[in-house]
Amino acid sequence: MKKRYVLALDQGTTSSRAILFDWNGQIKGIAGQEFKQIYPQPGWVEHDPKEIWQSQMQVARRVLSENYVLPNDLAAIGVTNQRETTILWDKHTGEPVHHAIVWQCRRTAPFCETLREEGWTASIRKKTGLVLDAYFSGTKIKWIMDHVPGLREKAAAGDILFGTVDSWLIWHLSGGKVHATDFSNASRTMLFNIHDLVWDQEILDRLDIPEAMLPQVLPSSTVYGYTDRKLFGAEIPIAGVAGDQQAALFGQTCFETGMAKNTYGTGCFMLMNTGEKAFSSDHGLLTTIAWGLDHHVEYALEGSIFMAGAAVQWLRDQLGLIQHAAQTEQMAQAVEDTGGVYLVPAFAGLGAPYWDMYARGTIVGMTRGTSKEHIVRATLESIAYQTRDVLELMAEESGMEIKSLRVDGGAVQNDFLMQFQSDLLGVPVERPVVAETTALGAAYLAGLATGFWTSRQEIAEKCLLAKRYLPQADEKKMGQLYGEWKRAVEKAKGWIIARSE
Ligand SMILES: Nc1ncnc2c1ncn2[C@@H]1O[C@H](COP(=O)(O)OP(=O)(O)O)[C@@H](O)[C@H]1O
Ligand SMILES: O=P(O)(O)OC[C@H](O)CO
Repeated sequence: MKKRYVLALDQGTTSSRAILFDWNGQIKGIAGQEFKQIYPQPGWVEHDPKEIWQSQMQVARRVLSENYVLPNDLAAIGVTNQRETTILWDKHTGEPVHHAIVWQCRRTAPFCETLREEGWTASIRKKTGLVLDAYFSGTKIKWIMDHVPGLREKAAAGDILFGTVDSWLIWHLSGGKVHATDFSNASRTMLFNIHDLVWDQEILDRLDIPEAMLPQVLPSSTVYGYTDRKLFGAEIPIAGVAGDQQAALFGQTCFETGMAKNTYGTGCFMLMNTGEKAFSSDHGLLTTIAWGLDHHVEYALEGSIFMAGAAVQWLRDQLGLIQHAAQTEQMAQAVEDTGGVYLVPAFAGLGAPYWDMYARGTIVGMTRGTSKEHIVRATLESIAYQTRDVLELMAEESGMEIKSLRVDGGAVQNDFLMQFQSDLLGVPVERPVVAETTALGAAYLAGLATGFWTSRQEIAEKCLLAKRYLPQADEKKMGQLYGEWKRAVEKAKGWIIARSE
């Protein structure tokens, strides 16, 4: 029987989603479900791994039944996931030994400070491509091992398994048969040598993590195993796996070096394909594995911006200047410019390229004539300015010219923002028809492994643009505005120290 669809499981930070794609890469059906965020202490974030699994299964079943699709119609399942989030479970019972520690959780920041003092910063960067930070999985595993009595002994005996969310889902989907992850997810653990493609023994020793608990690392597009017949009544190949930002890069068909995508959600994640070369950055960009495919891995540079759409939420929830995010577009267009106002949304410090945890949100340049429209416009523009900060650094550090930027995420519906972004970068900004690029990337990886699609070229031809924003503004004027933004950032930097001195 000819298979008609690929099912993508998109396990995100706040919701589990399941999306069915047909051969044209078009959405046949979509189901989603939010789940509980657990905040045991300020700065700590946890999820219940069982709820992750159950919500993911529910939406998978729902999308099939609501669209009258039989499991036998599926060519493959692709899995994509919130990255870095850490789960440890008992190999024999499948029971998690602790809640998942989520990527946003800062509980291991003091231990990272200790590692820094011990001089690990440079070797971690060299081996793993990452900055030494609580963001990544390694120190989270150590934290659980340190805090659950008897766990280290059990782990050493091979009774405990670690996985990022992809591994957790694959393990359950396969009925406990497959303990694996893909190269893109492994590269976010801070335990994986991204050049030699092995778990790094020196880092494992320092963190006291037995290698026996780590998943096997496989290509992003290959058959990992088959779903347990009890789940869907059929054995469906689990054939594509990638972290969500890398999956979005794939879904955006950024297959050539120098192609970049930016996801405008709560924050912004910009990734640029650098091909077989792993560029290292001296200014806080991350070097990451984009995917393992066709018998080799390809790399990407990544810039993480902490506040983007979240600043728009702040206008709505804290200031009450708007009722809906979409209103910002009209308000921004109601004024000619920001009237010299700049807003730096450093509410939680600044990420790439500044990495200043002492920076704080700042509004500069206000006069008696400043209106709420100016503030709203300055907020939207700040998203574009931060993106230019990262893009310029990427171009500089890689020596590659970025000819266009593919975009996705909630805020790309804002035409004003996208046009301003194109004006500011001086390159076309491209929004695809299928906005679910993360799920699409996972589906493509799974479909390629099972012959549903035959090549990347075939896939690239399916990528249709809904809109292409071309630079229209005067380059010199945009340069001036950007210069002023840089001055505004200087005002925001180091604020907490400046205040306490
Ligand atoms: N029209 C809009 N203009 C500006 N920002 C928007 C608009 N629509 C949504 N957003 C912002 O996009 C974000 C939601 O995007 P989404 O991709 O769902 O984020 P996430 O996956 O991080 O939850 C919110 O922070 C919201 O403020
Ligand atoms: O689940 P998202 O879309 O918020 O993405 C989270 C990232 O993978 C964290 O690195």
